[in-house]
Amino acid sequence: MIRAHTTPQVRAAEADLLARLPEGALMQRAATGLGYAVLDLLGAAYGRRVLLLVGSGDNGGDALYAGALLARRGAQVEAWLLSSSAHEGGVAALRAAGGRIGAVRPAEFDVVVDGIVGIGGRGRLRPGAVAALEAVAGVPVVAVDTPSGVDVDTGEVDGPHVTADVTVTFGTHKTCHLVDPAAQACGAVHLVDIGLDLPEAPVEALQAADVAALVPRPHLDDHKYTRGVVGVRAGSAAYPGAALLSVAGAACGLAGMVRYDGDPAALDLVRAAHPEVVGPGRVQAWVVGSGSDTGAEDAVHRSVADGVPLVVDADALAFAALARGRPAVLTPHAGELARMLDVDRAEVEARWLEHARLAARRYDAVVLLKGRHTVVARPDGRVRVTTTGTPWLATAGAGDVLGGLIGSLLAAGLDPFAAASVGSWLHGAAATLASRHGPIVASDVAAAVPALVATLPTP
Ligand SMILES: NC(=O)C1=CN([C@@H]2O[C@H](COP(=O)(O)OP(=O)(O)OC[C@H]3O[C@@H](n4cnc5c(N)ncnc54)[C@H](OP(=O)(O)O)[C@@H]3O)[C@@H](O)[C@H]2O)[C@@H](O)CC1
Ligand SMILES: [K+]
Repeated sequence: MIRAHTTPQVRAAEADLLARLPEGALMQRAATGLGYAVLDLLGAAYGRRVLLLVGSGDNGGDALYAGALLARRGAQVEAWLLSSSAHEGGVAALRAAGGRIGAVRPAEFDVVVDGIVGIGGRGRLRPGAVAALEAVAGVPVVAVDTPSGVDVDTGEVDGPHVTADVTVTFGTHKTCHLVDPAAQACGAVHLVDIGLDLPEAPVEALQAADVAALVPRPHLDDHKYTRGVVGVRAGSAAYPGAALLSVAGAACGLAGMVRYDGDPAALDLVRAAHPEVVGPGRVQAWVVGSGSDTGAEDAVHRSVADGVPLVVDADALAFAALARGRPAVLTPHAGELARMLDVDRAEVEARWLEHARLAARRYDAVVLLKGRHTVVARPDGRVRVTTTGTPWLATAGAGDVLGGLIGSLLAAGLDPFAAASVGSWLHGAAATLASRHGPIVASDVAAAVPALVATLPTP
């Protein structure tokens, strides 16, 4: 599991550890990890030219000590101090190692180390920092802890910021490493363990081993009913494809049986494509909404009346309030969530985390806000971010497959938060598997899920 802690949590853990360690030891751990990460990127130190952008705080201190490490290995290191003060010990260490402070000709560097601000940054970057970033545009950047200029604890971006190739962070991930748009500015994130003892994290990202432990697997004595039956109420005469793709997601084999109880106009098509799908009857979870046209309200009503968990998608989201307080997963994209909250789409896209949490609280249900890094929020504010996927997944019908897949996980007994986060992880990873860097369509994603599940480590 990748865990992202808040700045106050990191500060508290840091204070705890600082009290037990000799002075400067923590920063040395951080700077050593940073120095080696820069070395990795450069391939070698000797003769390489490194520019440190240094702010007034400990983030700049990390950059200076890492610069000293690189200078001792033969790199030409220069520090550009952006504030009237800089970490004194770091400045002395860089000087002692042969690094230079001052007069900088930015175009000549192999790498820039962004030590402008880390978790102590507040508000927009100052003009001096912005000018420095403009001067080094085009040079690869390693960000220290966080890309300067992004909001560490929300993942929001308001104004100029560093766009890093690599971000080296310390002790734990922060929200900005997972949540867009800030996550897009991080590049590859490298975590250096500095020994912090941290509490439960409010934001996390499942990894393959976590999904392997959560994904439902049949027991020796299971039969199709004990593995769970998922029902699909999606598609219509106008949108039969939505029925097919929702059923394709539900029929990836993670539940024991799939029932189709949507518009009869789509039934023949569903049966022809998925002969294993049966008609209406008892289910352990419903998938409602995609392409159901004018039947969406009735479908949500009937599904809620059944008392089983449900996925509410697409057209049915207009009636999501009917599912309030139920074990439900609502699966809007940014435009749909904007309508659910009566705000502009741009506001949702600027503040993903805030809006996913707000909707989860307001609708008292798990909300899965679809995006490059999908955000899954519980009413109590806990969040999982999906980091699997490929840009090729932006294709029609992919959301229908996701809804069906999550429904099958609900039917198999996962709680809504687990079903949504595991379903979203599988959906993204299956897309990557199917795509192999090339184009895919939604049905390819569903078709890749069984092979993907087979590759998961056995818990
Ligand atoms: N926590 C840990 O476990 C460990 C933490 N470590 C490291 O410490 C870092 C945190 O250091 P920190 O607390 O000194 O704050 P930091 O981010 O350097 O910046 C603060 C200063 O920047 C300024 N400033 C503020 N906003 C600004 C803006 N928008 N634009 C421009 N300038 C701005 C402001 O100074 P001012 O100019 O106002 O005097 C403020 O005082 C952390 O990210 C990690 O790298 C590791 O070494 C070891 C383990
Ligand atoms: K930084």
